[in-house]
Amino acid sequence: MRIGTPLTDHATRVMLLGSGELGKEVAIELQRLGAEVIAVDRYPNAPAMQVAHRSHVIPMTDAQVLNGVILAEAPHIIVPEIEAIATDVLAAIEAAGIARVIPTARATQLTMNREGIRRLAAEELGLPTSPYAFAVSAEELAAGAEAVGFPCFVKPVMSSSGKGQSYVEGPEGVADAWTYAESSGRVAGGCVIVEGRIDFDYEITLLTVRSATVDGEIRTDFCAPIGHRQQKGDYVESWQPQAMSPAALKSAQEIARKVTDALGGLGVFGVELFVKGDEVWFSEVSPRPHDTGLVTLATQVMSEFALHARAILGLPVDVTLREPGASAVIYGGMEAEGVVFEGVAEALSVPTADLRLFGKPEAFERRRMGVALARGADTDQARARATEAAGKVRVVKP
Ligand SMILES: Nc1ncnc2c1ncn2[C@@H]1O[C@H](COP(=O)(O)OP(=O)(O)OP(=O)(O)O)[C@@H](O)[C@H]1O
Ligand SMILES: NCC(=O)N[C@@H]1O[C@H](COP(=O)([O-])[O-])[C@@H](O)[C@H]1O
Ligand SMILES: [Mg+2]
Repeated sequence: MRIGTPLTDHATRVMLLGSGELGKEVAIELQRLGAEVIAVDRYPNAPAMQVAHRSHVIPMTDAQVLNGVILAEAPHIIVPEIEAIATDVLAAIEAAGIARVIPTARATQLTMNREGIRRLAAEELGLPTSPYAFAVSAEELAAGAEAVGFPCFVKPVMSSSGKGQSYVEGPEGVADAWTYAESSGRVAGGCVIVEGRIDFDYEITLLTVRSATVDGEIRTDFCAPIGHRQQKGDYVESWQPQAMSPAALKSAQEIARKVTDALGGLGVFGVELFVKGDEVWFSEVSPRPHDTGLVTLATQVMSEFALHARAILGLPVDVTLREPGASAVIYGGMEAEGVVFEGVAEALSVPTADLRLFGKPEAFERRRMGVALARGADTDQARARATEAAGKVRVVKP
């Protein structure tokens, strides 16, 4: 693997499609390895744009505009950072040999729509999942909910971070769930998935890395499992390692290997799994670093972002866990532009605490604006510290 000098004709150009907090850390790791980084997102001054060589603000779901930016920049590697991208363009770019798409264009197509990845996992790979049905109208949803049983979850097939997601306890809640999914999904008039609830003991993200050895062979490595707690479909707290029975860990790794082998390519995958006793269910997978994996900034020899940068550049990786740690989310808590963070020194006075303030230009009530990280003798101590540190940061109007 050769890496050229950035901003010369021989630069190794990497284009991020999506420039949020996860992309910002990937961009920093790519910069450290001498890549030229081009950040793209739908709004100006997105987090990764603030650390990239240059940036473009475009509607990434507009095929023509996206294609134009890719052709103009001629990146060697394209790194999708969010799901909402015109993925057909990526497939054409990959097929024409213009750039490599991470992990593969097909993986981004399958995972941007819950129907694609669910049918692959459950119907083609035979992995255990919740019972599910798809619906394109309120009537179909009512029938689907009866079929999977109550309680159930209703989600737009194109959404993430819990947007448009409802927990429905009985038939009376179905109509509202349909309306909410329709109003909050990424694409209006779309399809929803209804999933029966899995009554799990805990849920994990199993970060799985596909990388190339110096001999050019593809290998798969698993990070230590990450436990997390979700509120309204969005993660509020994560920790690593999550204690698991040997049987559950083995099943989790087998499921992760099957699904990542099927998706292919190079890079980090966040495999989301539900666990009850020794039983494990597949939930979904991100073909990229995972928000719950922000904890690896505190715990691993190489964070998930460093792992992603290395893997996509064809370099070797090390998934060693260094020590237990935790992350706790800092939300905007208000609608305001150019917010100010107070209490930063107090937060950083918590033993082992660290912060990432993403620099998003605009805050919303439930927008993730930063994260607190902490380490500890065990995950209980690390969680208490991360939560305490996050709680000391106050988001205020400028
Ligand atoms: N079938 C289910 N059974 C039990 N819990 C579920 C189920 N589906 C979703 N959940 C809960 O809701 C959370 C969010 O669901 P899911 O991961 O599908 O949403 P998402 O919008 O893709 O979120 P993200 O993009 O952050 O991963 C899960 O982590 C889990 O806590
Ligand atoms: N669960 C997916 C996830 O965490 N994605 C991360 O959030 C950003 C969008 O944030 P925003 O909605 O605040 O712009 C994305 O760009 C990515 O970094
Ligand atoms: Mg999820």
